[in-house]
Amino acid sequence: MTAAVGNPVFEVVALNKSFGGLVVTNDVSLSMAAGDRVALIGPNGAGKTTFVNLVTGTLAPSSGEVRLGGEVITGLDASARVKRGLVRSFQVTRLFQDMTAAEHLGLAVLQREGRSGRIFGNFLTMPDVMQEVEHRLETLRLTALMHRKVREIAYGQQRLLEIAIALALKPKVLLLDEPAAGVPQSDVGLIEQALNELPADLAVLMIEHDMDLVFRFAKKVVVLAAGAVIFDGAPGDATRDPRVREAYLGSYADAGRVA
Ligand SMILES: Nc1ncnc2c1ncn2[C@@H]1O[C@H](COP(=O)(O)OP(=O)(O)OP(=O)(O)O)[C@@H](O)[C@H]1O
Repeated sequence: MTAAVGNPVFEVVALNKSFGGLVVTNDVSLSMAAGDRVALIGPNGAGKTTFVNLVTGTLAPSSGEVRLGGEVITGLDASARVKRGLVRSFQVTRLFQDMTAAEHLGLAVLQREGRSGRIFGNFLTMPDVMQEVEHRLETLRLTALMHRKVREIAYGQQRLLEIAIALALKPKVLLLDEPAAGVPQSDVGLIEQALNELPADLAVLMIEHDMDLVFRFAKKVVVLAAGAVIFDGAPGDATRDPRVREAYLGSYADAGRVA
């Protein structure tokens, strides 16, 4: 198991998941402390998405535990986990094309505060909501897009909006699922800048295929292969680990990216 320095804020203990006879998550454990920057990597089909679905409550594990701040949350549904501070970055595919950036963020603020069920009229006229929306957009350099509909916003900036929405939920643990995927190379720098400026005490677990980004961002790497953790340690050591190289044979290793 990963040794987190300080009290772990997020722990996964001996998580297992099978679909019929297929073991997709095999005894996976990891532990993160506040401020950790961890990348979860692995070849296609290694079980990364399944792992995220298990910890966020979209899927139920066959066995094992997920803990947040020491509390077992395995039995909670996805929205209860978000309320406790385990947040997955909102996927671009879940953004509403006809809603503006400000509306998305305003709703996230209201959801966090349990006020989303009592909206009458335009919530963007609420000064406290608008003030926070403006601040969050400014932090991610999205101010100019405040009143633009998602359909009018470039893809890279939509991905920044996802991060802004996730942060508006004030997470303790943020799971970023391929934050740079599909982003034109010219805009990857914007995503990376946003990642570098995430709150220092936030524990961040990033799944990402772009190894250059992984190695610049993560202080620790967990490698999954065929559902099991085959490496858990410093990024530099991962590149020298024979099991990691074997798992990536034909992809990153051959391309000289895990070298
Ligand atoms: N609902 C399901 N029923 C059966 N098998 C599934 C199901 N979901 C995932 N799998 C299988 O579990 C394995 C892991 O899939 P998963 O999508 O978690 O991998 P991944 O590491 O996220 O891959 P990628 O990087 O390609 O997205 C694959 O073999 C996949 O076919």
